[in-house]
Amino acid sequence: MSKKKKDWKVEKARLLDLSLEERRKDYRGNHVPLEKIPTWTRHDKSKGKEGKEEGEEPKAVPVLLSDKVSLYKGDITILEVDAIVNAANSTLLGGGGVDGCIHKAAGPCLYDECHTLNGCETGRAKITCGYDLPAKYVIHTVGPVARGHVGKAQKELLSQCYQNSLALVKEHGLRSVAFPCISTGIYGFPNEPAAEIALETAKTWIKKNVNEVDRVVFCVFLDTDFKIYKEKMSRFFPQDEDVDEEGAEAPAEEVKKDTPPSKKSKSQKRGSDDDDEDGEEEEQEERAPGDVAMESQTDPFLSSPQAEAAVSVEDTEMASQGYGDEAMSQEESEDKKDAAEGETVPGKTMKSEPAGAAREDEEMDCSEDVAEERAIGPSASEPEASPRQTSCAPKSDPADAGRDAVKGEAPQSAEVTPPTAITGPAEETRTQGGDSAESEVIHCDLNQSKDRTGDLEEP
Ligand SMILES: NC(=O)c1ccc[n+]([C@H]2O[C@H](COP(=O)([O-])OP(=O)(O)OC[C@H]3O[C@@H](n4cnc5c(N)ncnc54)[C@H](O)[C@@H]3O)[C@@H](O)[C@H]2O)c1
Repeated sequence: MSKKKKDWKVEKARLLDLSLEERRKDYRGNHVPLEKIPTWTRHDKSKGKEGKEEGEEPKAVPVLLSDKVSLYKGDITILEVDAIVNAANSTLLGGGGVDGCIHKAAGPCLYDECHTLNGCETGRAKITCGYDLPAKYVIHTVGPVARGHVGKAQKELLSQCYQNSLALVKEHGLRSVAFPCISTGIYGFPNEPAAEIALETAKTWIKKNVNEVDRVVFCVFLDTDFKIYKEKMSRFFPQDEDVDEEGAEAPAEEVKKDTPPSKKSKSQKRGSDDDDEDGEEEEQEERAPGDVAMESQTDPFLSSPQAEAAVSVEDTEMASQGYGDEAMSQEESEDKKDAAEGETVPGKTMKSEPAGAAREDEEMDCSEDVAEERAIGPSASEPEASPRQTSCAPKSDPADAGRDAVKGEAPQSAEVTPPTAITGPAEETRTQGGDSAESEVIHCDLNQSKDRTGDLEEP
């Protein structure tokens, strides 16, 4: 007998009313609690024990910028944070890559809610419930399409993705958020400049909103990004830089953890999806507070309907060639983009379909044998390995395959292995068994992912 389709509004209200413990009973797959994701601060665990004499009052420890951020390598869909950010396309109706994984893990209610949002412009962000995800919310943002080159417009738009996503975190009183590497997949934004923009934008925002957030997690999926972020994190978030209170904006109203976001006044409710008093979904406005709109884009192509169509076509073209399920080396994707330049057929729109629907050209194998999930921190304790590691298996970038592994870096393994604590720059990393796989494939098998969401019990 087919399952009765859930009403996303009813499901959303039910979920947002649950405590964390109650939510955990609902989880379909594994999850990584935030406390298992170490901050970037190089706290030496022993110092904590030695420094405190018997009965001595714990010393006030200055809040360090590096206390507010984490680097995590693995599947964003298993992170138990208040919100994960989705690198979506302008339809918000799902697709491939991280977007496909998030929709598959969240279940069909996510698609249903997204369908009421009337899409999203590049650089903007909109928020929905997380549904079957461990994350309470999903913040959908649309990154710029770099198409092989990065101009001022693309850089500004990518920064806006992070700014507007963080603005929604603040507006909804959320305390933790995880970002994927927005635009660096099919949209072709070069990894290194994208990381610089992500880290710089987040640092600037955190310094101004130090009381508004507890943790920003940079969730990387590919070795390429892992190496880039690991190298840059200490430059942007040095372990000896206090959070400069001067720049901090007035703290938002005190928001208790694990309570549904307070109702916003009409003027405040921008870009969020809270139902208004009578439960009717309010027409979504494009702009969230602090939404820094790109007044004009230097590249007229980017703001033309052809751009969307081209991107849609590109999405489809790439997806049909399985690009979404396999990470390519930077070189390969450059070639692909160049080739696509000639092939794009403006005006042809991407077929939007429920993200839960199987697409012939795309498989998703959120199977058990995935690469280890790895929390990265200077002295990270190993996050608990959950009984069932299911996620979209990251494919190490083929370009990296021949490269020397980062010295001391735990090899990627396709076997299910407990997460490895990857130490920060100064320390060697212990390796967990398993040979580094020549390549791990990012693909999600719909059947597997159905197991993941399981049969939703009727509420
Ligand atoms: N890749 C494809 O073939 C394909 C096809 C259709 C749509 N999309 C999606 O890609 C477009 C956006 O491009 P984009 O470059 O911003 O996104 P993207 O192509 O998803 O890549 C963004 C980053 O996310 C990484 N990633 C992939 N899966 C996960 C995961 N489970 N957890 C954490 N990180 C992950 C991926 O390696 C890359 O670094 C949208 O149309 C969206 O629907 C992708």
